[in-house]
Amino acid sequence: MLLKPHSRVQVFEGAEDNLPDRDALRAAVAIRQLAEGLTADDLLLVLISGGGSALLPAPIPPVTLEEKQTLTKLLAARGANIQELNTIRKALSQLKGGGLAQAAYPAQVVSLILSDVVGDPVEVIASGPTVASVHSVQDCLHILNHYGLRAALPRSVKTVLAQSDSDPHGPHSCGHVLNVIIGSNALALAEAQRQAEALGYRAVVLSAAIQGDVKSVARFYGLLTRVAGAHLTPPVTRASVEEEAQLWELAAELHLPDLQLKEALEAVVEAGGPVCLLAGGEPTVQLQGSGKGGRNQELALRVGAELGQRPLGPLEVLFLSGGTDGQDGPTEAAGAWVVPELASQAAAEGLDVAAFLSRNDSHTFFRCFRGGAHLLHTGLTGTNVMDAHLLFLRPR
Ligand SMILES: Nc1ncnc2c1ncn2[C@@H]1O[C@H](COP(=O)(O)OP(=O)(O)OP(=O)(O)O)[C@@H](O)[C@H]1O
Ligand SMILES: O=C(O)[C@H](O)CO
Repeated sequence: MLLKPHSRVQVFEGAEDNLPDRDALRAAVAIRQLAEGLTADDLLLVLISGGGSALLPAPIPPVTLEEKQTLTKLLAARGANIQELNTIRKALSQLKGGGLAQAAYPAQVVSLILSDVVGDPVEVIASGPTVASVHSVQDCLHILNHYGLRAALPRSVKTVLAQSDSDPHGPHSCGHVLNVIIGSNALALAEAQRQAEALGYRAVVLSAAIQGDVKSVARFYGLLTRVAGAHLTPPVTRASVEEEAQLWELAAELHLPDLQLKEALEAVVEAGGPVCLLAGGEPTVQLQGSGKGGRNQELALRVGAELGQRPLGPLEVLFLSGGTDGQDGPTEAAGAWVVPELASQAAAEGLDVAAFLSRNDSHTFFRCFRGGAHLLHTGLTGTNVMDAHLLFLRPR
């Protein structure tokens, strides 16, 4: 960042690889001191984004940074979700779970928040530095038990957990705070919808809360394409009626609270022409192989494989999945796009889609396939509101 000489703005960098480190700790100490020095005449403006948990580590003594790092890594490696992970982080932190807001009291606090968590829960994003924690020690012990970590807890962690029941950051302490979500997956999708409409598509947002295993999510988009395609290019066959039943069943299994499936299918019928269905969120990949890839490239490749299984009728289809931060997993691409012909075209190039998928090697696949033409390269966008999934359909 370019700062003017003698600027009063101080920039701290830290938390490389999204893990709390000494640099982040130094920043957290400086932020705490700044907040503690404020008076009732001050306004503290807090800008919060995903990654904030690792950027603002202030373990409650005697817990050390290393102990917190180890516990966080262990929980993540054992499959704890972000809600569980951040419940533990909050219990062990001076600044998370409303701690920063409490330190700033009696100053007024306004938090402007970019959401990288499905459903935009302000208490979970970056572990809610300005949102009072409502979790109890029992919740923490339950999580630690569930992941088999309770027995191995360092003494310091046990001490802090034992203290925290009698000394919560307390909801009463956040009346001087305004938390506002200013960026989210739903907002990104709304803008993408406007852009698609400007390009002549009938665009409908299906959901901003896509979660679940990437295989199920890919199957969902495969079925959605067939069902929407049948509505777009009638007649609707008995097979597509069955597929529609399967689609509804799968949607129920995926628990997508905001899903607008009925509305989307009605819009497709009405449109009769080019349609763009938009959704977003964050599917999960259970890594089995040692390949190179990311959630979005894996989802696109799986959807491509689904679409190629049976002919789709007189329909042009394109599915795209991209990370809004411009980086999909540890790759330089943001995501990828596919068409139903993908598997057969890949086979002609000697590439076996199933083999790449079994190794979680989607990035290698897309780098080879058509010389990388299906990779989505946006460069880092500087923000992260999870992933966007776009399905384009057009009658031939
Ligand atoms: N080979 C792979 N194939 C598919 N997905 C992968 C692969 N390697 C890592 N991932 C996925 O990439 C993600 C890790 O990358 P990253 O560090 O960008 O994650 P993140 O911080 O959760 O993502 P984001 O910053 O986009 O929210 C995880 O979701 C992980 O499952
Ligand atoms: O920092 C965090 O806790 C995650 O990115 C979720 O917001």
